[in-house]
Formats: sequence, structure tokens, C-alpha cells
Amino acid sequence: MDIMANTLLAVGASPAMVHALEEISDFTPQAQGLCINIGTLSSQWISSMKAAAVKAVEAQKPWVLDPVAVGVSKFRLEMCIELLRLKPTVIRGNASEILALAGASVGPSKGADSSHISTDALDAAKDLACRTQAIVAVSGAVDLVTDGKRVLGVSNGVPLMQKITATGCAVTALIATLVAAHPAFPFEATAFALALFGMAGEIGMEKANGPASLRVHLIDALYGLNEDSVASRIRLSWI
Ligand SMILES: Nc1ncnc2c1ncn2[C@@H]1O[C@H](COP(=O)(O)OP(=O)(O)O)[C@@H](O)[C@H]1O
Ligand SMILES: Cc1ncsc1CCOP(=O)(O)O
Ligand SMILES: [Mg+2]
Repeated sequence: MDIMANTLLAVGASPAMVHALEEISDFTPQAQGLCINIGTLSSQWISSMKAAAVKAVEAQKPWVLDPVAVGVSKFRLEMCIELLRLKPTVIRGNASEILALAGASVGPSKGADSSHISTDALDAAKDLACRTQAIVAVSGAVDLVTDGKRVLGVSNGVPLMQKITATGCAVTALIATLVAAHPAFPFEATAFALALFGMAGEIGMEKANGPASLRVHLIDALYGLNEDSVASRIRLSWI
């Protein structure tokens, strides 16, 4: 939650972490966008997550799902399948998560980390996007963004980002932010969020000595991004 919230503050958004069912009906309609992250899923949060998704859809606000470690347990998988019925605008996971979610399968895995590369999950991502009508993003060395037909690759980022916990969660929250700011363009906003986070990693890496200092410098770099640095660093390609 720390790196997620600080990522959003760095780009000028205003994050709030909300879990209690009692406040969902008041709070969700006030938010411009919603991010549901099942990282530390626990049974008492399930009704809050579902209620928040329903409220967001009612209020015509975009919501983004991060299916953290969905292939690890039936509990996570069943919860995600129920959440898919509540019409997420975007789903962002690593390759192992998108493969597990698209295939509705639980099996041996590396938990929250991926044991696949993003392109392993390309067909699964397209299939999931077609079935759910959501934009699906698969993160990795090359991030993939698809609406089921088009596939955009985002090549920004550095491998050490995988060694900081919750960089995936943070980029999902950044996707929710940019989609909330540009609700008519969820595909483009998702790709741009992945590119911004990746280029912040590249700039942060210039000063970092390891994962802990990269975490700090990545957030500083995100805060310092401007039009010139974005235009010179962005690496997008159709796949
Ligand atoms: N090998 C890599 N090279 C460059 N960027 C990477 C690499 N692996 C992950 N990233 C970036 O790190 C961020 C988190 O992605 P990832 O590690 O796949 O998510 P998760 O934490 O959910 O497993 C994304 O912005 C992604 O682009
Ligand atoms: C380690 C861990 N355990 C439960 S959630 C979490 C963080 C996962 O974050 P990410 O998907 O961004 O690696
Ligand atoms: Mg993740």
C-alpha cells in the first residue's frame, strides 16, 4: 500500500486505501477511479471489494483489477472470477497471473512473482479481453496491452523493478489513475501508465545501487517526469 499510494501522489493523484464495507457506499462515488488489489486477500474484505466494484460501475467510474497471485489458491481464483462478472475496465497482472486467470487454473507457482515471460500470456490475455470486454495488460520486460484485437508492447523499465515488492501493484494503481483521468481511452491510458512507470524505473536506475534505493529514486523520477523526458524515452510498438 505504501509504494502504491506514493506512486499516485508522485503523479498528482490523491490515493485513499479503503477496506471497511461500511464506508464503500459513501466513498466510492467520490473517487474518480477504483483499483481492487487482492494481494492480501482475506474473507472480511471480499464483500467490500464486490460492493466497491458495483458502486463504481453504477457511478460510471472505471475500475481496475490486480489479480495478485490468482493461481496460488482456489480462494483467490474464485474471488477473481466473481470480480470479473462485475465488469472491470482493465485487468493488469504478470504473465503467470493472466495465464491462471484466463485458464481458471490453480497450480504450482512462484506466488506473487511470475514464472513466465509476458509473451507466454499473449493469447491468454487476448482471450480474457474478448471474454470480459476489459483491457488486459501483462507486465514484464515488454508489457503487453490488448483489447482482444490490438496488442501494444511497452518496452520501458528495468529488470530490477521485479526485485521491489509491489511494483506491479503500484503500476496497476497508476493505470487506474490514468484511466480515471481519460475514461474514454482505457487502452491508451493503460499503455501510457506502463510506459511512465517503466521510464521512471530507467531514470531511477541511473542513481540506484540496488532495489531499496531504486524504490526511492523511481518515485522521485516519476515526480520529475516532464513532456521532454517522456517524449524522448517512451518505447511503444504494435505487436
Ligand atoms: N525484466 C524487466 N525489464 C523491464 N521492466 C520490467 C521487467 N520486469 C518487470 N518490469 C516492470 O516492473 C513493473 C512490475 O511488473 P511485474 O514485475 O511484472 O509485476 P508483478 O509485481 O505483478 O509481478 C512493470 O512496470 C514492468 O514493466
Ligand atoms: C509479496 C506479496 N504478498 C502478498 S501481496 C504481495 C505484493 C505483491 O505485489 P506485486 O504483485 O506488485 O509483486
Ligand atoms: Mg502482481
